[in-house]
Amino acid sequence: MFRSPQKPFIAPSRNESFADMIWRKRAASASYADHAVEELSGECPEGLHMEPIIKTVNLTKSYGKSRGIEDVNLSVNRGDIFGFLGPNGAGKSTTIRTLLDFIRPTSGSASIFGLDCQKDSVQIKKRIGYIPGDFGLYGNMSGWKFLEYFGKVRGGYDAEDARAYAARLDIRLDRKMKEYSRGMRQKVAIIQAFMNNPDLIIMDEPTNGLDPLVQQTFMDMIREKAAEGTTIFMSSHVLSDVEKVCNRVAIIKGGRIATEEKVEDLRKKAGNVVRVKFAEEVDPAAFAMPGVSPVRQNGYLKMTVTDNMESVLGEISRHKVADISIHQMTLEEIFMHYYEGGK
Ligand SMILES: Nc1ncnc2c1ncn2[C@@H]1O[C@H](COP(=O)(O)OP(=O)(O)OP(=O)(O)O)[C@@H](O)[C@H]1O
Repeated sequence: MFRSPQKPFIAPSRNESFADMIWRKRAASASYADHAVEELSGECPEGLHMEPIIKTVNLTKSYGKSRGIEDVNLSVNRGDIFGFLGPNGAGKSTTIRTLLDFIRPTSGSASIFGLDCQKDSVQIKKRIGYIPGDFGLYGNMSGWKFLEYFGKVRGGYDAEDARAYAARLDIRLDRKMKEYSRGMRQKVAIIQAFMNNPDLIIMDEPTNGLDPLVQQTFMDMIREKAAEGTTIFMSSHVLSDVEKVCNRVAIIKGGRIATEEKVEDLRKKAGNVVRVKFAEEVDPAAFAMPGVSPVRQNGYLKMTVTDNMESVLGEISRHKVADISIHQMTLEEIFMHYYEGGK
């Protein structure tokens, strides 16, 4: 397993948040104790994971007539693997580009590491790794030259780390960027973002173009980085990616945040999906009650039920049933519920 020479790799346990694990391991590790004391300045451990790494307050970007983002409030904590989800055109890239000061907000504010994203953007960028949607430029540079170039711009990188990541992602770095396929360019972009031990990695749709095997390796790399103390912020509309690695998510829809929660809390609040096939004609309106959204689907009535389960079962029992199943909503079903406008 790949390990950064500077920081120990510590696997997270299943029931522990990454932030809590980082604190536990840092506190237990002599090599991190001084660092932790410096950071905490005498505050309690809870202070460590309450201090946001990324914070936006009513962040708004309007592109003239077209909507960008409106009143986006986000808070990403140290050690989070934060998934930023939303359908096409929801405002994910606009938020990320504003955080990185590639575009200026119309109103509101954004900070990273407590520094202002506009005024202190140079200082901030030295401490972060960034994977954009696609690297289209730098065609004649070899992969290696490209990494050297970005390493120098950021003021230092670990060449050994870069080589180790390249081996792990199975990519040769002696070819020109313009000769790489989409997926190969994405691998170089990943190495570029991970190689200088950043405090924060921001990624815009990072699994685009990666085959399933490489995606698996990449997910391992994300978990390892987070276990070393790096905060991860990734946009995606691949729900399974988020389900695999993220401990917190925000869902953006129509330029506004629909929800921001711990993944485990989202699951707890999720409710159930009831699929029932009646042996007689039943009007879905019979199930129109708070917390229940019935839709017809292939001869079945499918209901997401977040409240009034007893009444739903009571109503079902009044009819002749041919088939029925009830399961807890999967994360994918929860996301679709939000994407489609449910709360
Ligand atoms: N340069 C621009 N000029 C005008 N409108 C823009 C511009 N960039 C984005 N928008 C608009 O802002 C909104 C948010 O777009 P954005 O690219 O942030 O969405 P996204 O969530 O990243 O989408 P996708 O998943 O498709 O990449 C959309 O309505 C889009 O049309």
